[in-house]
Amino acid sequence: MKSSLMHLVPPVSRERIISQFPKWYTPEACLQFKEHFHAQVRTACQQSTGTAGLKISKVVVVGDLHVGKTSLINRFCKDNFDRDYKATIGVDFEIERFEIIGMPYNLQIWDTAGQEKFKCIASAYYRGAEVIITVFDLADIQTLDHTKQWLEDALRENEPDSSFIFLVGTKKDLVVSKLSSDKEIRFFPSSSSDFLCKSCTMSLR
Ligand SMILES: Nc1nc2c(ncn2[C@@H]2O[C@H](COP(=O)(O)OP(=O)(O)OP(=O)(O)O)[C@@H](O)[C@H]2O)c(=O)[nH]1
Repeated sequence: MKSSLMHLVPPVSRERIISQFPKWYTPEACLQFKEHFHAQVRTACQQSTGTAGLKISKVVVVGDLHVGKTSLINRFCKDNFDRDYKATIGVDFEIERFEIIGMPYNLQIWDTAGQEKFKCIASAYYRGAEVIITVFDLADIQTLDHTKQWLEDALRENEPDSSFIFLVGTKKDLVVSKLSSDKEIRFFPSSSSDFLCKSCTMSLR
């Protein structure tokens, strides 16, 4: 039964297949290999997934309403862009399938609503995020100010230092005349860290 269902799953698309590690990230760099795990653990993994696989990673995308979170996810997952605004109600998610050195790997990408009235629903999904993507609109500087609060809220639900954090600026096409022709802009917010912003869901493809 299980194997007949497996045939219905479409193959992983070619650009999501990673068949080589970059040279600084070799399998030898792993602290533990499969054979280091106790036999019982290996058996349990085989039983639950059918095959040993990589753990699913959770990504949450947060930021003010209308900044382009859904558009960013749609560009990444479906390579499309919709000019019409349809507010996210609560949360939505996509699963993006990869294959890494022959092993299946899934990214679970949570798109959260930016509207204040949905904040308590959306924040229930922050927990366990391996990646937090904080999004702002390059054409609306207030949305950059608000990213600090969005990030704090998401971090509060997660263990310290357990998440990779990204800051992404969207809608670069709307401010392109004010910017240099460089495709990257560096921001130096009040904290000492700097963030690399390079996103325009509509025109940079
Ligand atoms: N010009 C331009 N418009 C964009 C870009 N990205 C998104 N938009 C538009 O901005 C509007 C809001 O985009 P969404 O992706 O729905 O925004 P959101 O952050 O998911 O909004 P909420 O669901 O309310 O939190 C839509 O009309 C998009 O078409 C971009 O890079 N350039």
